[in-house]
Amino acid sequence: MSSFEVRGGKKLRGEIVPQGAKNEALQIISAVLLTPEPVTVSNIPDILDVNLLIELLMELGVKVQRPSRDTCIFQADDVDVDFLSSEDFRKKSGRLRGSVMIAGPMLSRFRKAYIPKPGGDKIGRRRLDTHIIGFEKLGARFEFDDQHHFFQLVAPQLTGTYMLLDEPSVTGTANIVMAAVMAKGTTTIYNAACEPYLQQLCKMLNRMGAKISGVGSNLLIIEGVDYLGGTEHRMLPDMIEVGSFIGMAAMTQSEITIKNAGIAHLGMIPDKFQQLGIKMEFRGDDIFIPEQDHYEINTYLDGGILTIADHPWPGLTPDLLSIVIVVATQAVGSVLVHQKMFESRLFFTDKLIDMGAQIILCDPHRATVIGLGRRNQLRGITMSSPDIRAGQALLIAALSAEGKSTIQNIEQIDRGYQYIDERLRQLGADIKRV
Ligand SMILES: CC(=O)N[C@H]1[C@@H](OP(=O)(O)OP(=O)(O)OC[C@H]2O[C@@H](n3ccc(=O)[nH]c3=O)[C@H](O)[C@@H]2O)O[C@H](CO)[C@@H](O)[C@@H]1O
Ligand SMILES: C=C(OP(=O)(O)O)C(=O)O
Repeated sequence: MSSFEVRGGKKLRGEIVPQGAKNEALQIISAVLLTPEPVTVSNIPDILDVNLLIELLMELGVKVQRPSRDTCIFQADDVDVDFLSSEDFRKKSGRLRGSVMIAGPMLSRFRKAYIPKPGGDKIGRRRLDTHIIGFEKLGARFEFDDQHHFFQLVAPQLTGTYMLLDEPSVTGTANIVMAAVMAKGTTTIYNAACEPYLQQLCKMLNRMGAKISGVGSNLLIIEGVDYLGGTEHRMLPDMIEVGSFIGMAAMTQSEITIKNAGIAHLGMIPDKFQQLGIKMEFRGDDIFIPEQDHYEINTYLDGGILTIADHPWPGLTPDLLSIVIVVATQAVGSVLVHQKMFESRLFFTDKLIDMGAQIILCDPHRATVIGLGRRNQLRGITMSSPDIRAGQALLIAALSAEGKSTIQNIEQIDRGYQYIDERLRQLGADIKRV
């Protein structure tokens, strides 16, 4: 297993371009299964999770050409449906969360699907009920194999219906939308997730011939069509990377420009970092973060301590709360971070405490950070990355800390951040992959 060795405390400087969005890529690449025609996808991030999904599709018989590093032309005109029930599929798809979204398109086009227990971050219970119940409402039958831990689904016919989702699950909504686009009749999904990546998926499906309205809202209406054709699609910049880089600039007291940040699609991400006291300027589609000696956390209007919490879109994504915590350790002021969605995502704060941060982990969902500014500079230590976002948060902590840090288990970081060591070195960071 590889590690990063970081000598922290150096100011960074320059421009950085965010990669294409990981979580959008997982939806979009699954959707290519919906048509036998070519689909060209660009701005694909070169990261473990996405590469694994592409490999899975290839093993399913999808032809993949790669005219350039970040562009693929997919053609699913000869899909080997039997591969879905193989041990190989079970093992590989168990390595990433995104593989779960193969099920919707497979049900739609081939009337059967298998969902092995998906991989992804071990950050608490991650149920699939929303997906399965949605498929069931469309007419699929499912069996759960308790021994091998997978769902087997068959749907001789899919028929549109009304459904009110139990929760606005992101991958669940994507899966149900992909199953419904070629169902007979109209499907109405209320309490649908509506984050930008899902909007991107719906827009792409509409370009392929689907009839989805309500895109961007939590009420999607899908009129089933008989056939979807090929299209071209470009992924948005990764909003989690953009948020991570804003935090990194402030933590390391650096002047950084985030190029082509896709500001229109960031929702309240910039506001939340501004609430932590981080200054930024929007220059066209770039975000300029000036060098700041210190930043001070806002209070509420009545002077009360700020809370930053996750919420389904247009609320703040839970994937940025680890970064918020680490950035707050070097701020002046206090903040309560409330991670409502996942119950095991805050335990990495132990490592920040070892580095010298003032954090009280109130319970598995809430942490209070007491920022004493630079009076409380973090110290480098050896640590292991527990999940993708905590991994990036620890990397940012290491870049700002005094002395040497070693971050182990960096496969977790590589799952989601493309060539991160190389890109940080270009900004002047002292980081080595060992
Ligand atoms: C591959 C991918 O795209 N992964 C993202 C996707 O995962 P994923 O689609 O798996 O996450 P879901 O949207 O299904 O839900 C995440 C968790 O939050 C809980 N939940 C959800 C909605 C809600 O209103 N209340 C609630 O408690 C769910 O029970 C679940 O435990 O969305 C998550 C939530 O934005 C992100 O963290 C993941 O990075
Ligand atoms: C939790 C995440 O990923 P996954 O859903 O793939 O585990 C994430 O991207 O922060």
